[in-house]
Amino acid sequence: MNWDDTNDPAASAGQAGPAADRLVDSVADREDQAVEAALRPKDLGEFIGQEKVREQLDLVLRAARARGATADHVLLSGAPGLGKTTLSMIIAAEMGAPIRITSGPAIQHAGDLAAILSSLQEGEVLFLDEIHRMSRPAEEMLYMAMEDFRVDVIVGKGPGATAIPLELPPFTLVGATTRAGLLPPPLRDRFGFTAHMEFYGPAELERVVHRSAHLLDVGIEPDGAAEIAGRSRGTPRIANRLLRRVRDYAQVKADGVVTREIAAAALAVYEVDARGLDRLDRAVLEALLKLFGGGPVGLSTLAVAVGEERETVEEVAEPFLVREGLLARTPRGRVATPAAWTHLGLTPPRSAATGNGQQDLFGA
Ligand SMILES: Nc1ncnc2c1ncn2[C@@H]1O[C@H](COP(=O)(O)OP(=O)(O)OP(=O)(O)O)[C@@H](O)[C@H]1O
Repeated sequence: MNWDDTNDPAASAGQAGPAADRLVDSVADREDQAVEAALRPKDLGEFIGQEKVREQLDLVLRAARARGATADHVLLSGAPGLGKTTLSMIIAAEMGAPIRITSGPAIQHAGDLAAILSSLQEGEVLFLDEIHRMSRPAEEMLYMAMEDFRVDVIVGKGPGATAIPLELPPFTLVGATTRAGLLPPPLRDRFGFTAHMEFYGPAELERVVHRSAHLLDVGIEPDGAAEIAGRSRGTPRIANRLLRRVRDYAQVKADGVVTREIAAAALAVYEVDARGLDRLDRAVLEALLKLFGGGPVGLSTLAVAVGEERETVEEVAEPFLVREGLLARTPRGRVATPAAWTHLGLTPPRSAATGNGQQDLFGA
């Protein structure tokens, strides 16, 4: 494998900002990067969940191998931490090919891309993370490279500029994006196979936790794995990160074995609750419920109430709360759902069940 260090996708994935230090952030931090290599499944058989994607990809790769051809270009879309990088490495391993890893933000000039493409070996897998963040000129160069395995390198400027055609060896592009909708159709259409990665269910995450515990040599009971899985927000990266914190706690406070009680106590220390909400998520919900009776309330007001920036509430806390069905964004403002009241152990005021834009949510 060849990591283009300056092009480290995780490093460019937005580590700064309010989400950076959250235990439940789905973007990789430095510690994740250091340990993830050891935890990555190495082949499709080891890759947990995503049954449809695995079945389809297996067919694509087997067929290419049988033809002795390079595999079709693959587009993987889905939230951070669901296994896109892992799958790209599996694709390379299954094809017996080397892999080069880079990311869209690192390719700002067409020349950057030309340099990478022209140094690929035949059959090599090029993993392009955050492909939707590539510059337009590089993107246009990629169209031709994907379709004809050829690029035109422009030499000189202005009227004297000439295009020198450069033949490329056949390669497989694996593009990854968290925002498939942002890809221009001509780029999307050039992928032979597109897979959408879903969030993982609790049983799959339990398997991820068991597998990682085994690799990290951590003793774990089935209930302990279930407890961690339930708090992992559908994301293997978060499951692995929570497991590491629970392991620390089990070593310091107990005999090192992860039971349900140990997992729950450890994650209480880190303020990750039974449903995977952390301090920020709960602060937003609590303000919505306790200060504004469940809403509707405007985003700016809610942000002031929790002492955070608007963007932090909107981009960091809300997506998971909405996904969990705890909060709804309505034209009149943010509204708590009945599940939010239940989750925080609060009783909705009578008016919440009947008025102020919450009628639909309470079935009134
Ligand atoms: N299906 C899976 N089975 C087991 N472990 C998994 C699976 N998917 C992901 N993981 C684990 O989760 C971690 C994160 O996965 P990966 O880096 O592939 O995610 P990603 O989608 O590429 O994230 P990003 O978008 O931030 O690059 C890896 O260490 C890997 O061990």
